[in-house]
Parts: sequence; C-alpha cells; structure tokens
Amino acid sequence: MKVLVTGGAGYIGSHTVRQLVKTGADVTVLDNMVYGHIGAIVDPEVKLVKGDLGDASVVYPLLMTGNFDAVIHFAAYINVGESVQNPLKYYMNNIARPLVLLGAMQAAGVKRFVFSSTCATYGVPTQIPIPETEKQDPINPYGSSKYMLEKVCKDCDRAWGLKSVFLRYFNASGCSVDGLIGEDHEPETHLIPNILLTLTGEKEYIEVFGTDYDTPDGTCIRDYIHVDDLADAHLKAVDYLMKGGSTECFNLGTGLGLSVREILETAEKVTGKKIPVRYGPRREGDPPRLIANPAKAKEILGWEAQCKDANKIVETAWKWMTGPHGGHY
Ligand SMILES: NC(=O)c1ccc[n+]([C@@H]2O[C@H](COP(=O)([O-])OP(=O)(O)OC[C@H]3O[C@@H](n4cnc5c(N)ncnc54)[C@H](O)[C@@H]3O)[C@@H](O)[C@H]2O)c1
Ligand SMILES: O=c1ccn([C@@H]2O[C@H](COP(=O)(O)OP(=O)(O)O[C@H]3O[C@H](CO)[C@@H](O)[C@H](O)[C@H]3O)[C@@H](O)[C@H]2O)c(=O)[nH]1
Repeated sequence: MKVLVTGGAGYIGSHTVRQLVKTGADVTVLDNMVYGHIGAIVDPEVKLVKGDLGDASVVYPLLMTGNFDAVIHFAAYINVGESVQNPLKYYMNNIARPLVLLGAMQAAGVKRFVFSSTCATYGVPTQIPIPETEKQDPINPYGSSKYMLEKVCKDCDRAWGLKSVFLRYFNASGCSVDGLIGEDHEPETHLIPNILLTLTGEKEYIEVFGTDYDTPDGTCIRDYIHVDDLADAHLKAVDYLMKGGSTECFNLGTGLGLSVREILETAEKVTGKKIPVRYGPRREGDPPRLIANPAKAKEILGWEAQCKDANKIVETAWKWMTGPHGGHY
C-alpha cells in the first residue's frame, strides 16, 4: 500500500509514519519543515518531500506520479491562541493550501483521505461525553478551519467520490514508548510538556489557566489520548477506506476526563519531583470540559485506546524529555 502523509515530520504524523512502516506500507511524507523535524522520521525507507501543501508545482507531480492508495493529512497550524490573533494565517494554511492538495488528488484519482480534525470543532459542547452527533459550533478560527475543511471534503465526496475519515482528536499526549521520537513543538502550548519543561529547567513554572471552572476541583477537564493510540486509529481508518468505507467522522479519546490539577499530581508522582505551579486567570476560549464518547470508533473502526492510564502517558513524555534527545530534535 502506498500512502502519502502530509505533516509526517510533526508530532502525531511522525508517530503514525513509524506505525505505517511497521505494517509494510510504502510511505512518502510531504512536509514544508516549518514545524517538522528531520529527526522525527526514523525509518530510512520513508521518502521525505520537502514542500508545501499549497505549492501546485510540488503537489501535482507528486500525486500524478505517486500511485497513492490514500492520503493522511496532518499538516496544519495548531495553535488555538495564535489563530484568534491571526485568523487568516490559519484559514490560509488549514483551508486554502489543502485545497491545492485536494485538487491534485482529484486530478490523480486518489479518493481516500484521512484528516486530522479536532474536538475543537464542537466548541462548547452540550453533552459530555461528546458523541459525533453533537453540533459542530467552533469558537475559534483554528476549530473553524478544521470544521470548514470537513465540509469541503463532504462536497468533494458528492462531486467526485472522495471518501474521507475525519478523526476528531481530543488531547494528543505522550511520546513513543521507546523514547526515540516525541513532542517537540515551538512554541509549546500543551499542558503535559509544559509541566515537564519546568523540571528540565526550560520553564520557570507552569501556570494553571483558571481555578474557578464549574468542575470538581475548579480546573479544566480534558481527555488525554496517547499519540500511539491516535496513530493506530489512522491505520484503521486507512483500512476502513480500503475496504470501501464511506465518509465518516470519529471522536478519538479514552472516554475519561482528567483535570489540570490531576495531571499535575500525576506528573509529580511519575517524576518524583515537585512541580513549580502558579495559578492564573482563565485562558480565553478554553471550554471547561471535553471528554470523548469513543463508541463509534470502536464499533466501526474496531479502534479503542489501549493506554487509559495517565501515569503511562506522562511516563512516555518524561522518557522523551529525559532521553538522548532531551525533548528536542
Ligand atoms: N496536538 C494536538 O493535541 C492535536 C489535537 C487535535 C488535532 N490535531 C491536529 O493534528 C495534526 C498534527 O498535529 P501535531 O501536533 O502533530 O502538529 P505539528 O505542528 O507537530 O505537525 C504539523 C506538521 O505539518 C507541517 N506543515 C504545516 N503546514 C504545512 C504546509 N502548508 N505544507 C506542508 N507541511 C506543513 C509542519 O511542518 C509540521 O511538521 C494537525 O492537523 C492538528 O491540527 C492536533
Ligand atoms: O500552560 C498551560 C497549558 C494548558 N493549561 C490547561 O490545560 C488544559 C489542556 O490545554 P492544552 O494542552 O493547551 O490543550 P487544549 O487547549 O485542550 O487543546 C489541544 O487539544 C485540542 C482538542 O482538545 C486540540 O484541538 C488542540 O489543537 C490542542 O492544542 C486546558 O484546560 C488549559 O487551560 C494550563 O493550565 N496551563
């Protein structure tokens, strides 16, 4: 099987590429390397095309000659706060540039597409845990950009038979269990790496964004899903499409919620160190509680999170931070 992975040199993409290679797939990565890392691609047989999604002079020849069975599309900008400050940057990269990719797929007759969507497309949900039937009503440009690309894909299905799987991730976290690849975002905004960066001396303290939420301990609740579980869902989504599956969306989470304070306690337990914490105001746009109902992914894809223990998730992130790379490629 030949698979094109956009954004395959990034955090979730690189973990997925490793799993794809293990299945014997022939993998090509398209990444402009703006946020990608060459060191994140560890398998020598993976072909890396350094280029932009929106560059027709790269993308059309690649698709026309690649004979790809499917495209897995990770490449995007991912920072919610920045999307509020600079929406056009997000609409350009997360909608306009993927249109070039989709155009090349149409021209080449490649009709299977697995897309990194997000629970941020639900905005502030009305049901917890969140099923896929929850209304999508994003509250920031990042979430809107993902929601709009889902709609574009549905229109392409009607027009030329593109079959897509929208994987709506909850909070991607952790790193490969062998510590060889991991999460290295710049800037890093995510909770778990930022907590651990206080212990490597890269951050002075972790600020907890809000302690007055309507949750048992006043801090936000999230569904932290291990990156290797997410990677596995992509493999299952490709299989589903290869078997003739129709366009579908799936929530990817554990179904369990943990508060910011619980994650802090977990990090102290796993590392055996005291975390320097400061309590600050709420961060704009953070819903109080996001927990997946992952039943549909289990039923249709046969996917279920294997790692439901936050200790294990934090352990893998800590292994990456304290390993040979020290948390950076
Ligand atoms: N990290 C999370 O918690 C999370 C949650 C929900 C959804 N997602 C989605 O998952 C995907 C991957 O996230 P990640 O955390 O691995 O991000 P990442 O920044 O580590 O990886 C994204 C990769 O895409 C590349 N890229 C970006 N724009 C590109 C373009 N125009 N052309 C070519 N390459 C480009 C970057 O260089 C980078 O390597 C994103 O689509 C993101 O929106 C992430
Ligand atoms: O320094 C920090 C960082 C985060 N948080 C809190 O920790 C929780 C998790 O935050 P973060 O790790 O930034 O993830 P989210 O804001 O939940 O967003 C992530 O998860 C979403 C799906 O839930 C994706 O769509 C986004 O791309 C991804 O960044 C939130 O309550 C934050 O307020 C802090 O208190 N301090």
